Amino acid sequence: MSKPSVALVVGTRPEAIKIAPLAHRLRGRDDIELQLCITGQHQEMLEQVLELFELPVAARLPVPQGSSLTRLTSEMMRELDGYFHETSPALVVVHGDTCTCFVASLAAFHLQLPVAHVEAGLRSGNRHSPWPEENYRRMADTLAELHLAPTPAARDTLLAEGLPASRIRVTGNTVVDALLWMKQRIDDHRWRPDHTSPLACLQPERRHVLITSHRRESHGNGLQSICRAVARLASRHTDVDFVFPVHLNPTVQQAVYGELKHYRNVILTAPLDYRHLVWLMMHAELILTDSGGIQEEAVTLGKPLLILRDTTERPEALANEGTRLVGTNPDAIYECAHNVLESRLELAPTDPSSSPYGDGQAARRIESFIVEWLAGRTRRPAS
Ligand SMILES: CC(=O)N[C@@H]1[C@@H](OP(=O)(O)OP(=O)(O)OC[C@H]2O[C@@H](n3ccc(=O)[nH]c3=O)[C@H](O)[C@@H]2O)O[C@H](CO)[C@@H](O)[C@@H]1O
Repeated sequence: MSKPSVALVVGTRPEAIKIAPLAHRLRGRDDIELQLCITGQHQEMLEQVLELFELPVAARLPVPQGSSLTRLTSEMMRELDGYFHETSPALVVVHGDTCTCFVASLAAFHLQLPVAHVEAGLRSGNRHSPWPEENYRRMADTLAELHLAPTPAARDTLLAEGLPASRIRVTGNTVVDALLWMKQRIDDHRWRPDHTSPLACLQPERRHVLITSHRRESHGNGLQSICRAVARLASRHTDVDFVFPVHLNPTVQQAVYGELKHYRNVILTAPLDYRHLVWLMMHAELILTDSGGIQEEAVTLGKPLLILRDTTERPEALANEGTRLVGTNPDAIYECAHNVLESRLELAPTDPSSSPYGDGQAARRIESFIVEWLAGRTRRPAS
């Protein structure tokens, strides 16, 4: 009898990072055929991750870059329909809240293929923020058959929305697995950026702050305000370096380079590969971000964190003193970051051994849920 195939469908950098630990586990099994399908929603930033985690790609779908969400949706839908028809996976696994996640869930649903949604049940409660991700995640939850909830709060949300408990499993977030894997490699090899790296200019005796911002709902005023706050911080704290890896989205590039390129202690780089980014977070004094993944990683590393958003679907970290939701108001960002850098505000870090987001075993739990579910399916009589 042929092995059941499990299709992992990913299209962006964060999905690839977060699915990598599961891909590693499934690749090691001889009773499952792993099919990693890349939709091409992002190209360049995704390639770095595939290479670094040595992920075996089964299919790359030819989706045009830089198109509108509607065009991306329709092109991906057509390509995924063809791919699923051809391969008939026993299970389609999607991740999080991207366009790829939603479209792959819908394309699978149309063919009555079961979907497992990893990182199910997160909600900001605001359909416009994060936009469009909040609704993509809700729609994927509606279409999925199995829900891998990263936290108990995410499970409770799914239960409150009427999903059956038997289809939900609390697993922890796979981002913690990926982060600890990378941190271990950095520690084991005493790795640090070499002279060819964009971070070569960082001097060990100077403190640094990491900044990232790319959310669509921040484009325009929000991003400009964030950049103004960073400019003010850089002028006030000349003994600190402010490192900002800039997302490849042209709107983000224009806003960030336009506002910040003339400051000597602001280091603007292209997106960093995951090893560089993890090293930067491990050594950062403070992290400012609107990225969901970096929120989870900063907390897991026990770093003081300012979230540059008005809402978050990851409220667990707000229960401790190390994390503040500061929004995009430049004065609020400046005051809070300035006080941390002046040691007037102690943002007590989380204990890294008790991250609310996971313990590094999420991929193992997802694997056993999938294996259990596949076994149950073969036992069920054909209808
Ligand atoms: C609303 C929201 O939050 N939606 C999220 C969205 O992802 P995001 O906002 O977290 O995305 P990014 O910030 O692009 O990526 C983050 C990852 O990339 C690494 N990184 C970053 C900069 C760099 O220069 N080099 C890197 O390696 C970084 O360490 C981290 O692991 O989709 C995910 C998948 O479904 C969801 O989970 C997640 O909810």
